[in-house]
Amino acid sequence: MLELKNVSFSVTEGDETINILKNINLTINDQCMVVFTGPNGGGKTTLAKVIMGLVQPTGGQILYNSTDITHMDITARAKLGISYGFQQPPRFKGITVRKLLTLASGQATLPQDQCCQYLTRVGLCSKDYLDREVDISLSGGEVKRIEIATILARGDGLMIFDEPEAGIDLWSFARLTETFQQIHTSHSATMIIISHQERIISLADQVVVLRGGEIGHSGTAEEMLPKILQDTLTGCPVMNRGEAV
Ligand SMILES: Nc1ncnc2c1ncn2[C@@H]1O[C@H](COP(=O)(O)OP(=O)(O)OP(=O)(O)O)[C@@H](O)[C@H]1O
Repeated sequence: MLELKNVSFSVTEGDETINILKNINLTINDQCMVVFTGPNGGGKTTLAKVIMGLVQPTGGQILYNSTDITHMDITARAKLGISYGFQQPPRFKGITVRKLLTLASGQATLPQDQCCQYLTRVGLCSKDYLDREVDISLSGGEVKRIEIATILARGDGLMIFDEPEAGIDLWSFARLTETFQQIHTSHSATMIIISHQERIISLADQVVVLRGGEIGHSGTAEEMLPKILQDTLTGCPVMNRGEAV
């Protein structure tokens, strides 16, 4: 279980303090799929980075399976089984896709058929990619899918995906949502997915709308999706204004 208690994150610019996350309280149960959504700049990526340890909160406490991880760095959190896929993944010149998947799996060698399975689950044809370097020759969508495959290879208890749909074509997106659904129904991991996609939101156990650094609304997909869709259609976003929905 992941518990966020009054988590805040502020930065100081000159004389001004900017409150990016404001007293976030959230509990995520094991094997649940939670989607963070909401308007641009609402604080979703910052919250994901705070959970992963890429950003240190300026207030509050984070517990993972009852362990206080608030001041642990990213390596310590990774050892506890938390992984994060960047919105814009880094590239690794000189490292092949096969090597990257092997490193992610934590094994000395990863059988070819297993590498292939991870790549297939993100819609990539493995024979075209296994021996390619994860460098600038790969497209943005390819790097994104390879990074998601490395998270699958890690097989962590808590997987955080930051806009997995970004830059991914419709066909691969369909394959990817199927993969999220499989992870969810097999109860093999807890997932936090930052997404604006109706298809992904509809799979969630819990949808959390972040706006202005706060949790504006939270509920099941059945409760939240009609409200989010209504909100986007009216052109007068209730979510942005933070009124009760
Ligand atoms: N280190 C920082 N210094 C100043 N402002 C920051 C910093 N980190 C984040 N912000 C600001 O905090 C706000 C929240 O950013 P964040 O990336 O978490 O939003 P988001 O909800 O993920 O947005 P998007 O949907 O566009 O990806 C933004 O206005 C961003 O510019």
